[in-house]
Amino acid sequence: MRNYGYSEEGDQSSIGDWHLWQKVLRFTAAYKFTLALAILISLVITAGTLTLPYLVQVAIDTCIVAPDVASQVRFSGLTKISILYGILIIGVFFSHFFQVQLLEWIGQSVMHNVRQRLFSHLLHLDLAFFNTNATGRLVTRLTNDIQNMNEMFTSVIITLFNDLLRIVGILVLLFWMNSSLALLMSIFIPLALIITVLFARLAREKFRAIRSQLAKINSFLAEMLSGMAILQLFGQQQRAETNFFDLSREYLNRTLAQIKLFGIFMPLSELMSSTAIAFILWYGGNEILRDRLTLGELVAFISYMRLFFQPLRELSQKYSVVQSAMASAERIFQLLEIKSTIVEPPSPVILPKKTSAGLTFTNIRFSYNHDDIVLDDVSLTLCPGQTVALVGTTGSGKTTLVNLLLRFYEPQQGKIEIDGIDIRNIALQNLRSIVGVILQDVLILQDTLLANIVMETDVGRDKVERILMQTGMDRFVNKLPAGLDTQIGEGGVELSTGEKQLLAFARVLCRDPAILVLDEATAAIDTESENILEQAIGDSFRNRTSLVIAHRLSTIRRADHIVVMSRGKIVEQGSHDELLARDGYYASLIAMDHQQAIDTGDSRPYPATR
Ligand SMILES: Nc1ncnc2c1ncn2[C@@H]1O[C@H](COP(=O)(O)OP(=O)(O)OP(=O)(O)O)[C@@H](O)[C@H]1O
Repeated sequence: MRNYGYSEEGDQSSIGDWHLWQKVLRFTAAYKFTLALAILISLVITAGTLTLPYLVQVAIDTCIVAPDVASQVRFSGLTKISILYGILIIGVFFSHFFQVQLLEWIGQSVMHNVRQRLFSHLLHLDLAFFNTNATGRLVTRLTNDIQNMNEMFTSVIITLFNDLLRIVGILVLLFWMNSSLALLMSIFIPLALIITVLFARLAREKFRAIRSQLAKINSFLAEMLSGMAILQLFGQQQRAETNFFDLSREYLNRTLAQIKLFGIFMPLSELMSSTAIAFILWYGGNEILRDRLTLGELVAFISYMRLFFQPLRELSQKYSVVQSAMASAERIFQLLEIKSTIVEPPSPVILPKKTSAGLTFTNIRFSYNHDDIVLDDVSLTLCPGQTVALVGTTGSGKTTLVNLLLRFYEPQQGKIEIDGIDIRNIALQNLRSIVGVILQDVLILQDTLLANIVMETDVGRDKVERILMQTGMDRFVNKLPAGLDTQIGEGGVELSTGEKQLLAFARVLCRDPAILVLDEATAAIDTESENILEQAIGDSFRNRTSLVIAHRLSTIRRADHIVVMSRGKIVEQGSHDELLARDGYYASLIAMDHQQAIDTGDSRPYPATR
């Protein structure tokens, strides 16, 4: 099991964490007046609800069972009370409606803000963070956890306030009406509280178990869906199905356990409320017979009892929701508080677009996990306008060098300079616009080809067309049904690997970077794309400082200088001919590749001869 940095088990007792409450409330600060209005409406609702049984009492005692009063007066009294009752229930209904609208609006708006904050925070975190935090978990944070927090606003905070207000109000009323009957009823309060607290604790465990299982399912699904091609290629469907079955069954079991708990608690609570009413009926009936209580008072008492037990029952569920919401809030805030280690320099240097672009790596030492050394004392210089090819066995650290140049990661030792300026002092966005990178993985946006090339820049269509023409890439564009306006990405035209590389190339050339970095795809690309790419590469490298992780014969030959890496070290460097003559690593790399190509009948990526 991976360590995800912050764990699902973080939901211990966050409900009593005042600091966490403060953070949650900070998000609601902008809505404080609306919240205050919602609380005010709570008072109106409680007062209205508690007046209803009292009206029934008055109706019974002064109109229905009042033989001494003239019948005309009783009829008109009953009509007046009924009208008042009607007005009150309509008032309570509309207050409720208005309150729910307000709370939903606050809850949804707060969640919208949290969601935005969280996503924009994620957008600026280091890549190292994403290496150790599974995508599925992060998606859970942005969806389920935020929804959980929302529940707290909409269905809990104020209704909890409503409930508490109602419980206190009823207790006061009952003691005012008949203290001995109220005292009898009070026996049930500790009992109800014990059951409620016990249930709340058990329910919390169940909720937590369900949520952590859901997070596992999300994480598993994200991994499986993103790796579908590999999954099918290696025929792992059966295994994935079995694993998913186990995860899903565990989720089912945990959900059923929670339902069972509710199944026990609900009838138990109902039983207690009915028993309390039976007691009141017995005791109150006796009191009526002794003329110490009126029928209206007894009926009102029973109504109040019903109103009393209902929020008590719901309190335990709401406690669980708050608990779960606070656990979610805790995880969201933990995520929000993670600091990026790659930060903007305090006074950033902005390099001009046409910087001469000399590039040096000095004594670079780096490891991803502070354990296995990936780059060990690597020093390399690229003079302005020079093309350097990086070659080496797989995993020797070539891509890592590019990652460091782009400041996706920070070296543990050494420095990288562009024109003598440490890249840590260059504004991050400026650095990434000076260094144009074409990676093996190309991000395709669901938009037109033109929008995919232009992206955030203000490059016009004319310039794009000119670049495409100059580099010969217009041949690829002209093949597409609507040229530059062809919709690509999901639901649009599917591009081949080679075409994607061409797109990435066009994207970078539009930005006209001073330094060009190319991580050549090892995957075979179709011949036509390769031919176009050849020409594009040739044109773009001219007079531009370029670093290429090279696999293609043409690229290696074109390089001014070849650097050979093995196990995180530079083991050789020189021109193609010099290195072959040396008969060292490079020569054996070429020979190895040549042999492999003969064995597999593949085209040869590395040149076999001088
Ligand atoms: N994000 C990462 N987290 C941890 N280790 C990584 C990460 N990326 C790469 N590595 C490890 O660092 C080492 C160097 O990887 P790198 O991708 O730089 O090699 P490379 O020479 O570019 O290989 P290839 O030619 O196969 O792309 C490898 O052992 C790899 O497993």
